[in-house]
Amino acid sequence: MIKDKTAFEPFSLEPIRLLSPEGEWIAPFELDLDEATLKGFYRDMVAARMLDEKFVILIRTGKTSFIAPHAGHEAAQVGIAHAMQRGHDWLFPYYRDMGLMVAMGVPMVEIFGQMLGNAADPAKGRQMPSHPGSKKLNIFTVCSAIASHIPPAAGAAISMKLRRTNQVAVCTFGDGATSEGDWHAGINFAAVQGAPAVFVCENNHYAISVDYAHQTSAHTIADKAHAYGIPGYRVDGLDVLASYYVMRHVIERSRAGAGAALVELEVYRYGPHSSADDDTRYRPKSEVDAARKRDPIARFRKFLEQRGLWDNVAENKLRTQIAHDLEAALQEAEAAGEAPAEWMFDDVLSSRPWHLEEQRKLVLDELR
Ligand SMILES: Cc1ncc(C[n+]2csc(CCOP(=O)(O)OP(=O)(O)O)c2C)c(N)n1
Ligand SMILES: [Mg+2]
Repeated sequence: MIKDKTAFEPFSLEPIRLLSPEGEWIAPFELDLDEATLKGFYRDMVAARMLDEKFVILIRTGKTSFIAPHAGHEAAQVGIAHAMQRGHDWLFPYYRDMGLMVAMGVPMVEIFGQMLGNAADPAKGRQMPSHPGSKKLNIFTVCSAIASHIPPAAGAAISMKLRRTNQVAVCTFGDGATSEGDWHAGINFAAVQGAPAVFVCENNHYAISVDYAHQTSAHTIADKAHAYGIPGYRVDGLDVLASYYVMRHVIERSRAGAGAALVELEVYRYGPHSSADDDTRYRPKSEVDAARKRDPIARFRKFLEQRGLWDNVAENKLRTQIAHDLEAALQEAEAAGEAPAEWMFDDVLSSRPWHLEEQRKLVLDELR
């Protein structure tokens, strides 16, 4: 039976799930994705995981100064990216979205350049590591201040509506962000204006050391959508196909003029909040171990294997290729060298005023 995939009901009691924990397709409709697309999802998830592991090496060897581990969020992030018209729609991400950057198609050299803050960094070394963006791909640069990117995402979506660009603004954030004033103001405004904005919570149940129950009494994040008169969808974010299909439905619904929506993707973060955090202080190791048993990559691999699309040979080949590509990209980024000091005077004002021009000359003389 083929059922209309756009029939996802908001505010479901249980999270929307299309793959069982054993990787079986349990949706009430037929899959309409070809083999290459499914394998592409898997490749992006594995690449995201291996990138996360590489970042740990970067921080331990002193090559970068800040990481925000994303392992455990891969299915959600890959689902989000593939549901977008990448390069046409706009993405307003947050700092835990490096897997999302991979799936959006940000080149690995740029990702490493951003982590090193050197001459390979499209942001010219001015951003904090793990705060990516891409002008080419319509990815807004990350801002550390939690939820401060929600109002700009709402504003961009309103502009898209007024200018009839047929674009959608997709904005991601964590569960903690939903307790911020900016979050409410931004979502309310986008909802009132009927703007094509899709707000996506990667709910890992922690805001650093503060667990879910200590930062909101809402039963689910999706429930918060009631307050703004928009639909809220609660999804198993460890299921890449549920993440993808719900995001696709919600994005296309917004593109068609139905206004804003809120999606909650339930995930788990395996690592500490960041390289500046010791998570053993606030959660038991047994909880992390239990979450790892529900791993989103292992689950999707089971699905592919059941369909005869994957085996150990393919797995080894993929991992060898990604490891090679990551190392090559890191070396290329490192070879770019330090960001030239005079870059700090670029891009600030449309033409450089005399006093900045003087300071720039002083810097260049000093470094000569
Ligand atoms: C306005 C503001 N308050 C506090 C912080 C410090 N801070 C950084 S990350 C974070 C937790 C955010 O948690 P959540 O939104 O759930 O995202 P997660 O890190 O879990 O993915 C906090 C409180 C900040 N960056 N900005
Ligand atoms: Mg969180």
